[in-house]
Amino acid sequence: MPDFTCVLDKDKIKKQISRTAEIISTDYRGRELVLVGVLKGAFLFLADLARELTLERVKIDFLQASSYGADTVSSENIVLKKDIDIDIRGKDVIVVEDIVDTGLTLSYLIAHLKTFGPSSIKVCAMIDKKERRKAAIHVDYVCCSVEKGFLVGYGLDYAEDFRNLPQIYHMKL
Ligand SMILES: O=P(O)(O)OC[C@H]1O[C@H](OP(=O)(O)OP(=O)(O)O)[C@H](O)[C@@H]1O
Ligand code: HPA
Ligand SMILES: [Mg+2]
Repeated sequence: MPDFTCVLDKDKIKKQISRTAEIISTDYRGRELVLVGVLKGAFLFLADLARELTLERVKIDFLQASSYGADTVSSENIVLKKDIDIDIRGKDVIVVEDIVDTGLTLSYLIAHLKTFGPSSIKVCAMIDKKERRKAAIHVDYVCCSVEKGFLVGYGLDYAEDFRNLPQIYHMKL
């Protein structure tokens, strides 16, 4: 078992998600919102965030993008493995990510989603980690900022393991 140190416990995760959901609910009050989750990492975060929103009309879709594989550094080659199903033309979209690290995944995905003609695209991330940022990405809604390190748990994997952990850990490499 690798060496893990907890950086975000269950209470902190819950509290930060509630706070973020409240802000999003205020910002999108009276509007129809499409949440686009980025698989696989965002599956738990999107599920928890969506349930805290107090908006009447929320649509949910997913796409899947991969660039890390079994490594702890980005291959910088973003592969789109699944595209969205919902027509987002003229819609307000929030892309939901587990983590923004280099920013390369989001930079690719935002350019891709813009080709469908949404009326707005914003970004919501469970974790904003700027240490390795390579693409200038503005994260509109950040639940938690973590300075550095490779993280696992709450959707985040190392070689597909540890996504199911209910808390977020720093993994010693
Ligand atoms: O900002 P970046 O450096 O691009 O990193 C962020 C992306 O990397 C991870 O995906 P990954 O490629 O590991 O796929 P996964 O979600 O299936 O684990 C993570 O879930 C984000 O989508
Ligand atoms: O710190 C991380 N952990 C897991 N997956 C990731 N993808 C980008 N950064 C990370
Ligand atoms: Mg991964």
